[in-house]
Amino acid sequence: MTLDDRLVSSEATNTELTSEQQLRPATLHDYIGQKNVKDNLSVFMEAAKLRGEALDHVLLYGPPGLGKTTLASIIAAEMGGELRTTSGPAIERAGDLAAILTALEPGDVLFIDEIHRLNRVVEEVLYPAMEDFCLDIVIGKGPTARSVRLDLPPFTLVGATTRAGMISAPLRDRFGVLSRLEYYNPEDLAQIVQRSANVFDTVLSKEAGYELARRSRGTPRIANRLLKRVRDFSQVNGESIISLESASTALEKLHVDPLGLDHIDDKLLKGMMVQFKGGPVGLETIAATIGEEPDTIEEVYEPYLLQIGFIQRTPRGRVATPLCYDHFGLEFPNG
Ligand SMILES: Nc1ncnc2c1ncn2[C@@H]1O[C@H](COP(=O)(O)OP(=O)(O)OP(=O)(O)O)[C@@H](O)[C@H]1O
Ligand SMILES: [Mg+2]
Repeated sequence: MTLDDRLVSSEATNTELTSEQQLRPATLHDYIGQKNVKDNLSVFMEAAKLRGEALDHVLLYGPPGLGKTTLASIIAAEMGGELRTTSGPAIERAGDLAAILTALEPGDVLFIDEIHRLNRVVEEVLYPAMEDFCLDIVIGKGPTARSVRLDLPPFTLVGATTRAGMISAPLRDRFGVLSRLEYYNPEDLAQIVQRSANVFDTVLSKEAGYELARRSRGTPRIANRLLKRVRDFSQVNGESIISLESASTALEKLHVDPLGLDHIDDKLLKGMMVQFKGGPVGLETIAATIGEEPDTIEEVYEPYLLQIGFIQRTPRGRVATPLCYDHFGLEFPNG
């Protein structure tokens, strides 16, 4: 099994990139959870509207699948502008960015996904665009070259990243609003799956919704994915309502444990506990034992394991905690 077909991966699969569209809430009101981020954003948006200005630039950061792209489209809708979407790696040259910027209309939202992957040259074009809504372009070459300043319409840049630490300080400083998305609690996730079940015309019992929520690693994308698979089981069994019992049975068959851990987490954590006596183990070593890139471990697997307190980062590497030993029924070596 690769990362692509891993059921509890927080990254979107190719098919999901299209199907997620259908499940995306369109208004801030329908965007469940993330109360802090929502409360702040709604004040800033209201104030910008009262002043008749574009909303300040917004940087959204947090692990995959928590709703960054969704929030960007909600911001555009609430502000009454068009959403223009691109991504850091897609903008290769300064000219590519200039073309995108000059096509913007007043009040548009430019969404740059994976903004930490913008290259330096492109980033420098972005600075004056963000700060003063203008673009400096050089016309001609050599001694006759001259710089021309073009005015841009007032727009809002929404940047998204899973790696806030990789954004350069000058870029980060040009965002007026920095919003960190957090893992969702089970109550919020239960609401999200109920809403998705509704979209799918499926009835999900309250308890079944909670069961899905608990096993979704705090991540709406995973909750929606588990819902789809559980719905398949229940449909084949001819049920009109997805009950707790059928949800639990389906989740067991799918090898998603009560905390949302799967066989890859198992392998990773047991490797740390058994092979490496609980650590500290270096990231590279962990990566080698499960055959994944260190970056993927850091970005996709590890954040949730850190969040639930199963591993900790130390200067000498990762260590498995007593909580982790407990979960697997193993004895903590130094306890
Ligand atoms: N607050 C929310 N309420 C309801 N549904 C949500 C919420 N946040 C996310 N979702 C659902 O989860 C799915 C994934 O969200 P989204 O694509 O916005 O995540 P992302 O943070 O952009 O992920 P990535 O880092 O992989 O780009 C969406 O299809 C959406 O339906
Ligand atoms: Mg996204």
